[in-house]
Amino acid sequence: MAINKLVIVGIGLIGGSLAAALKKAGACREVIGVARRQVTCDDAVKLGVVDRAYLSIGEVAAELGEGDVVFISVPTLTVEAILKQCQQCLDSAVTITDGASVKGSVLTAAKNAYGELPSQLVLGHPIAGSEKSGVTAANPDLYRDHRIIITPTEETGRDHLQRVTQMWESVDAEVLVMPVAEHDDVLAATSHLPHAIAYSLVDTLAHDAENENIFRYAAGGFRDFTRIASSDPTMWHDIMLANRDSVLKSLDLFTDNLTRMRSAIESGDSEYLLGVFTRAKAARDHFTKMLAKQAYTAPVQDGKTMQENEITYRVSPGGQVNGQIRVPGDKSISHRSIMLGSLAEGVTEVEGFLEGEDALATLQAFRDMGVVIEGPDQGQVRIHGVGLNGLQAPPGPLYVGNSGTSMRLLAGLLAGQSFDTELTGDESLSKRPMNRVANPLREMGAEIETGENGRPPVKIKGGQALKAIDYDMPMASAQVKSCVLLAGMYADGVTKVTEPAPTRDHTERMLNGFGYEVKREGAMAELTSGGSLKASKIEVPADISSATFFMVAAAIAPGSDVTLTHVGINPTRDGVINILRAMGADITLDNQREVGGEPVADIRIRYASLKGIEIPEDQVPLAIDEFPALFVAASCAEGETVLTGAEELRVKESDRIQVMADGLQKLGVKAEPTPDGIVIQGKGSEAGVFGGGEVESHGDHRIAMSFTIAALRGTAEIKINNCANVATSFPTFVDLATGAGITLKVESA
Ligand SMILES: O=C(O)C1=C[C@@H](OP(=O)(O)O)[C@@H](O)[C@H](O)C1
Ligand SMILES: C=C(OP(=O)(O)O)C(=O)O
Repeated sequence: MAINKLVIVGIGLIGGSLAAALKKAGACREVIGVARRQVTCDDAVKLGVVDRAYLSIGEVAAELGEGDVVFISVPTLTVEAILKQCQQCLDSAVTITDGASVKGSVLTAAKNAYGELPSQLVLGHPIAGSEKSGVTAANPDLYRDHRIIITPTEETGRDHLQRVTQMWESVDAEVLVMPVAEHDDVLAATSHLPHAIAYSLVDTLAHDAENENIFRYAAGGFRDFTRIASSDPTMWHDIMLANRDSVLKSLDLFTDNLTRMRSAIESGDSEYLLGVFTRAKAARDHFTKMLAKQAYTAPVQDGKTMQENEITYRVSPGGQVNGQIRVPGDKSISHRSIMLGSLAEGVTEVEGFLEGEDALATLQAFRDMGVVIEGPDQGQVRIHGVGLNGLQAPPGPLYVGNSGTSMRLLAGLLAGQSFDTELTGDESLSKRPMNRVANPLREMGAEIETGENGRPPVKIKGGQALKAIDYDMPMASAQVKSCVLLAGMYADGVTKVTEPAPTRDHTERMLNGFGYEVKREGAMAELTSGGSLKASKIEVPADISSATFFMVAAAIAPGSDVTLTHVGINPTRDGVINILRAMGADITLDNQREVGGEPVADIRIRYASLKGIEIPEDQVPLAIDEFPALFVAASCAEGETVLTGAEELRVKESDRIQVMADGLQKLGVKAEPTPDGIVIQGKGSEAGVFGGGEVESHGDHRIAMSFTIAALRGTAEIKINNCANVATSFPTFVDLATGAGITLKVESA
């Protein structure tokens, strides 16, 4: 039993529901009610909510002692009178707690009643109200999975705190602890302000001469928005006055915003209106997901993400893949479309945008910097560009989740802005190296601070004059190249970047497409500052990195025949085609054409037996994201496959060499990691290449998808842990894989 006797003072929805819940849970010996009116006492006993009831706490005080709890759930401004009675008649061993929506005023009330804060008092607030009120609305399940905020002070006794915590936990509520002032500010914004607005809106309309008509036709929106205006008026009267300062702060913010909206409507400022509506929709959609516990990224503390929603794949062995598949839009091009579209003059329209978490992180970052972006809606995005110097300071750190591309490319752009920024990411991104971009930017005159060992967060000081540099990249990285070129638009002079091997050139192509000239001379790309970007239309081809999983699936599973449509085959991205062909894969490219400056084709791939090869090092940067899947192909090939010159794989979302080697070994494949690659002994035509088992993806999307397709040549089920991040690059993977013939179950915890 969490408690002995529970005395509920004020048997309404909140108190009555606690009584009913504790009784149902068998967590207290007896429930005694105290109410101002005899009829409430009678009702509460009749409904079985309490065992007995009295008109004042004085009538039961004498029988209470240690282990008993008094729960005060009267309107906020009445709490002081009750506490004064408690002070007069209650033993100091009795625990007192409350359910008022404002905590600062209860603190003052307690000081007024007791002179100082008594250790027996534990202030609390169940976030579980409803527009219903009164004992008849009491509901034993009201608190299940709801949050209870407890605001202990230095004076609060440990035993009392523990007893109240246990009481709430025994009715399946989640207890959170918060300082009093923070509680009152947060609740003013999230609860008190919406109630004030709902009451005011209904009252405004109710005064209208035409109100009969208004209410007759006011269905959907009005009903949803004003439900809470049916709440208990006394309770809300008290809350507004008790939390005066915090409520006024929130109301002022809101009033300003509303006034600005009024003038925007008056002056026909569609940019402003679209800005408010698109930002609010994005925020509300995100919030809805959070409420449904679906959000896998949500910054909570220190830039770290909330524990990811655990997602596990269970893939059945065997099968083949067939059909025509259109995988989602290219991630690299989607990122760049938002960046350049935002900095262009005019409205850029994007088709085929990847609605994966990485590209959405970039989109959100630009919204945070004041860019109006409509969509995405089925791959369509409209970006109202603000020009190269039109970004505004974001309200806080820019959180880019799992996305290295967002962080590194943004770093270049942000180095050229007049305001300070900070870039943060999730747990995986927080381990990835950022000095590769910070160093050249520092050479250009940027002031940049990174976390320990050059890891995120990346803090960028605004207002620095940048100068052009001639940069010899130490590694083949399109992210570093793009970062320096983007910063170059803001630097004085001609910025040149030379790469040790060709890397994806989407930035150069798209800059040219937006009318900002990038010249290419051998391994060097250069641009001159002082140009501008003109809005453009962008059609994003399907992502060859996502298509890869189906290419490899078809290449390893006998009987397979798959056509991947509209795939980007940019020569700086086509390493996977070249490598698979060298291994003996049967690949044909049809319908080759150019779309918005990028070559695309339909890729048909049919099963053919594969042989192991030494992967040519010049192909490595051209297939950099495709190696996890290629290692699966190598395991199914006849003979040895050797990869060298691929140390970059160690600093992706996971150490892709080690993590793949671990998983492959676990499934019975000989895979030896080397410092810059891997050696895999393929099993060739053996029916079962992979034994069953459990592998870890380490939250790396490409590892998760690679082991999924491996099951096509498995002998037993493969279980893959930590797959939520597949949504970063390929949100429709499970549907497309299942549709193509892979038997896959998704479990979420
Ligand atoms: O520029 C880009 O869009 C990308 C470049 C590559 O990274 P590196 O530049 O680190 O090789 C790649 O792995 C990443 O998925 C996307
Ligand atoms: C490495 C990848 O992406 P990023 O660097 O953007 O996180 C990837 O998608 O495989």
